[in-house]
Amino acid sequence: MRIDVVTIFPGYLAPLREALLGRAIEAGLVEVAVHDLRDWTHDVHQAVDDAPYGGGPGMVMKPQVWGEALDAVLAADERPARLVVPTPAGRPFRQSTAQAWAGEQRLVFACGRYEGIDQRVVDEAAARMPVDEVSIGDYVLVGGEVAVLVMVEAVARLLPGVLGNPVSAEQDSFSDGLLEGPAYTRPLTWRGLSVPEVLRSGHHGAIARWRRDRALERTADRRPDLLAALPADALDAADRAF
Ligand SMILES: N#Cc1ccccc1Cn1ccc2ccc(-c3cc(N)[nH]n3)cc21
Repeated sequence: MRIDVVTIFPGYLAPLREALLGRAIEAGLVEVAVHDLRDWTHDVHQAVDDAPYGGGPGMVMKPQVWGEALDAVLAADERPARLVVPTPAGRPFRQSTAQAWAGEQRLVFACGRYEGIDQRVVDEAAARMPVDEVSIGDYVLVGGEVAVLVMVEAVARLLPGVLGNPVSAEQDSFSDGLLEGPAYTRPLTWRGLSVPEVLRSGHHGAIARWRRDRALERTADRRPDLLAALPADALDAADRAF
């Protein structure tokens, strides 16, 4: 997969080259290119924004600069791309979104700032490629860069070879519609708190049941909406007994 990010703050994306994802890039498991939007300005001030039509607070990012930038970035590789535009007004980004995007050959992320990007940029792009306007949560950030860091990590960890232990991506929180339950490691007792006996029993069936019960319990407590959204056949009799 190739990932391109267009932003006026390229330095914000430096964390993509750290740790697990950085190693995946070095291993050639994923390609990441970050582009400075201002490279496609032509005025001395490198202007990327202007006042909003219809008035209102703040500024809006100019369509011309974005159009030239996306044309150039898309032309740099022949692979078909999905354009992703983070916005507080977007559809929710979920694990299922990450799983769907993990199958893409190429993702191009457009990081807005100010009050966002002129809508015509999205509309014009949508005529020639898939475009997703997505939100990473019901809160307002200052720009799209942090959202891109979140989404790139969520997608990249699903790519073959990126995670040391690929099974864990399948047993993720949300992959079965439930939150993950609690996890424990050594020491056996820490500050007077001990690891649940069942986890040391060696009884794999009991351990699986305990973990499922803790996941159901945590999901019911913290995210009843996820429980309500589960398909009818997602809970077996033992689950229902919980
Ligand atoms: N747009 C906009 C906007 C609208 C109103 C107030 C502030 C902004 C700032 N902003 C500019 C770009 C941009 C990108 C993504 C987010 C974003 C995503 C999530 N989930 N929260 N915030 C915000 C972004």
